[in-house]
Amino acid sequence: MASVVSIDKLTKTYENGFQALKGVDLEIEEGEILALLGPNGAGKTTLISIICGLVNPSTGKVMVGGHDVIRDFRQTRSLIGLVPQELTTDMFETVWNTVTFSRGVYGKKPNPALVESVLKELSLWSKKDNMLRELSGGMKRRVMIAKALAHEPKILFLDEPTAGVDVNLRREMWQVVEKLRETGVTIILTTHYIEEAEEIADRVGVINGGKLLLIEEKAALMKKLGRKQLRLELSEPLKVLPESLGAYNLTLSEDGTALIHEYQGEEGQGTIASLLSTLASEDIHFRDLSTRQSSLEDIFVALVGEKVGENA
Ligand SMILES: Nc1ncnc2c1ncn2[C@@H]1O[C@H](COP(=O)(O)OP(=O)(O)OP(=O)(O)O)[C@@H](O)[C@H]1O
Repeated sequence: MASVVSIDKLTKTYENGFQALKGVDLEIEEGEILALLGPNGAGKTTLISIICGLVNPSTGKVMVGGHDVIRDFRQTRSLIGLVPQELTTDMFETVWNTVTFSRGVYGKKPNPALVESVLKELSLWSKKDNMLRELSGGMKRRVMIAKALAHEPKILFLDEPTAGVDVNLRREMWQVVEKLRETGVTIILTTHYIEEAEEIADRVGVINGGKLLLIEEKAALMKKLGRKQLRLELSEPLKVLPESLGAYNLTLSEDGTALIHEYQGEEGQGTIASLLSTLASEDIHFRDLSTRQSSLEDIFVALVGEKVGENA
């Protein structure tokens, strides 16, 4: 698939000497949903701001739709829609005007039919004559998306689209993003919420300390780094792990009532069959068994060495 955004050896050192990006290479593919995951201060907003032409890079190159973001700022900016973290818009303006004016900012001719279709797409049509301050939080967020879509961008950046919103609204936003993807827009979102990346992204990039630690198809990432765990609840507690089980990657729970076997991806299947037959021959019986697969959250914690989430 073709790249719509191409980032080469990008660094950013702010005026106070702080290096927020330390050499980022990234290709963003047309039509994908890419989630950039990282703790506070990782450099996500800096990266987005450079792509959008709002912050100058220190070194490196960023191309959007084949154009350089500095030299061809107007062209690249018109290809991009940005939904910032903060709701930055006039609360006394109507929904209709907010979206219509935004189109004008990009020098695009008025197109009421397009504004109508964007508002309908985002379920805002019935609110078109309301002032923004009269809308619920979820509707205001949707207006920010409509505003960013008014000039028909090919790439949409959503910076923390669901920060601080409740679970229902978060799900609603995910549906909005899914619908937008169907229209062919490439979507890049930054998030603290692993669940969000897990739910809607095609690829996940993990940023920490100004570096892109990895970028991978979500499914491949889960397969590659995901660990599985098999837990056997024993009928009779064991005092120690029998030597005959030494070949398996096993731990005995503290109270001796459960055996826990950890394995990576799909590698464990043969091992499990052999483990179960060894247990039977050792006369060790179990009354229950459960398996657990590590989530993106576990993978992230292992990579970044810290937890992100609601309090991040
Ligand atoms: N204008 C600036 N001058 C100096 N340092 C800055 C400036 N803007 C950001 N930084 C620093 O750069 C680092 C990266 O910030 P950035 O906003 O890109 O992170 P982020 O990953 O988006 O974090 P968050 O999730 O909190 O929004 C932070 O340590 C921040 O304090």
